[in-house]
Amino acid sequence: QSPAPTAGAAPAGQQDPTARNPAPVHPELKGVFQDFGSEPGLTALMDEFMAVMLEDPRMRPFFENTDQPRIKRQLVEQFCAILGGGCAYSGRDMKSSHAGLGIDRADFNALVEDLQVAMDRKGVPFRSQNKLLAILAPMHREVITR
Ligand code: HEM
Repeated sequence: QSPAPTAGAAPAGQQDPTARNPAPVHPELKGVFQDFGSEPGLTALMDEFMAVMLEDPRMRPFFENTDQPRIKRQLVEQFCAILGGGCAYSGRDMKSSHAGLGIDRADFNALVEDLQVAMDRKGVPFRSQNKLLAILAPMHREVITR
């Protein structure tokens, strides 16, 4: 018998109690962080994602002259936080970090395609891919500027 959950807290067993800065996880996301292979899986996924983008002529111009290791670290942290892995995102907000980049809808869609390729290659289950994409989709409002 489990104790009554505190308002806003995640039900018992939903996240790793040893995780840093544990935050409540939406029930919809149960198991999704694990499906990504937790933090090591996210780190490997971002290596793959960046490699796919650098081979994609639509994305390469955006990323070739950036600090790729730093962006990958920020993405691991952000996705870990989004997926309830207990990380705290320490990077800049989406509006200011993308403000000067001149991103349009086609650019946004191309990045999502490359992320899907990377997730497929890493064997992330389709339903978990879609849970992440559903959270990222509304961010187009902050990222697209033209
Ligand atoms: C939901 C969609 C997106 C998410 C969640 C996302 C997330 C991030 C994060 C966390 C960072 C690091 C922020 C920081 O500097 O602290 C970043 C940087 C960056 N993003 Fe995105 N991004 C998205 C879409 C895009 C798109 C569509 C493009 C281009 C087509 C893009 C290009 C870049 C570039 C070039 C940087 C590095 C900027 C710099 O070095 O100053 N992002 N993004």
